[in-house]
Amino acid sequence: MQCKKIQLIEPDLDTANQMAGILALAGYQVIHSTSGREVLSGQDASITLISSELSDISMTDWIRRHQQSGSGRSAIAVVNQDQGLLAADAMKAGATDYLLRPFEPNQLLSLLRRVETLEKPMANIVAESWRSKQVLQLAHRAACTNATVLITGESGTGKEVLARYVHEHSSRSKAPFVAVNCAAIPESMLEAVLFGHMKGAFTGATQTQTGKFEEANGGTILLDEIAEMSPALQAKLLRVLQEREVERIGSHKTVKLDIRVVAATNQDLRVAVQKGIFREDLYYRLDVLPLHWPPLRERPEDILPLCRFFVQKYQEKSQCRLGEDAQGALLQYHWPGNIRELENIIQRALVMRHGDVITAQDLMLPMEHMNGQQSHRAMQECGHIEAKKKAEFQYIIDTLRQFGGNRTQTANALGVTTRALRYKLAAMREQGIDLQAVLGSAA
Ligand SMILES: Nc1ncnc2c1ncn2[C@@H]1O[C@H](COP(=O)(O)OP(=O)(O)OP(=O)(O)O)[C@@H](O)[C@H]1O
Repeated sequence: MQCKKIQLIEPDLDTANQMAGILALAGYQVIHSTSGREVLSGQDASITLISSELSDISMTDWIRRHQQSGSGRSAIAVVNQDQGLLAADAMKAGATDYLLRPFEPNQLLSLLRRVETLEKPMANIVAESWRSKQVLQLAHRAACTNATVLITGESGTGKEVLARYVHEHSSRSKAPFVAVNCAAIPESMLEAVLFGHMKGAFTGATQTQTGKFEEANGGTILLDEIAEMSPALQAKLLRVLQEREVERIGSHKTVKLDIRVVAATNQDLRVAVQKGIFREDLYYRLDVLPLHWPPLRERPEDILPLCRFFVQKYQEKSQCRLGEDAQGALLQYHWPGNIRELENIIQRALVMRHGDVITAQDLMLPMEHMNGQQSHRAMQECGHIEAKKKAEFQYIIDTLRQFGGNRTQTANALGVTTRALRYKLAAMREQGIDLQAVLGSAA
């Protein structure tokens, strides 16, 4: 079996020998260096342990330069107990995690094991950028506790994915994970959905129903879009979180809860508290372990791996890939809708493409969210693309007319699936083509 390599940058030889001993016993191959500059380039270990005591370069600078190189490899800052601020700076610079000296051998080894899980490809999470790895590493730490987690981030950044990650890496992973979108459920029903109700408790309560808290007992409950909860319900939720028990509506029997609560929001809850629309005491109950997903535009190293992941996930038979122009456009795009938008764009491109290579044109990225240079180039191409698109749309209309509006026959004649045809028709409608009017009775 091949040994896993660890790069150790530690100027103090005694400390280095001690650490190397622990690592070697655990089966790692240690590549040691006393100089930071020496190993800024050309190292081949996926994880680096870097000491705060370097003399030739500051640890923070080393980490920043290491991350700027785009290698995506993990760096762990090793700092003294009284260097908390330095640890925070190292995290800002891109460290995946930090270790406080002095430490027990098992603290070092369990930290390495956690970081190693990030280095392995995960079944349904893409995390190539150091920012994503850092978020997952913090989530891993949170998973080892029972504390409440508050996940923030713009819409579509992966907050629910992260909540599941916390659950799956916790000791509750075999128990249920229950997600409740507080904004999607009418306010009048949310209380009953969360806490459950007895038969006859209110008009329409024809049956006794367990609530989501009870359903999640033993496991994890995700309260998504928590900022949308009414003040009255916020007060009830606070009581549940304090007492760790619920009462179904219409019942006086309490049910004890053994549950991890994860709350998520795309709002700034501190601002909501200042505005008086979110309870301050509830905010502090929820904000025990905060996790924040940066928007996708701030972790560009994730963009192409995510695209490949979704191409793989959604392509049907052929082996499709992203063309160079498509890759350029994807990297220039601003991603206001984050990963959800990226997923939709790839799904649509797989339908719009003409061959096995997805082109920039197939992506149909909105111009207004392109960065300057790309936008200019794309604008230049626009006239050509528009003409091509118009001709394609006209061909589809003619074929539909030929088959009296029959979608299946039209799709067969065009050599595409009916699903692909449906997407094309939707795209035509989006472009303002009134199919009803164009096709008349054939529509
Ligand atoms: N790191 C990731 N790797 C792969 N897929 C991801 C990742 N993050 C998010 N996704 C996918 O992107 C989509 C949006 O993710 P998710 O629902 O978790 O976002 P969200 O932040 O909770 O959105 P909202 O704020 O709208 O509730 C989902 O289909 C999810 O599977």
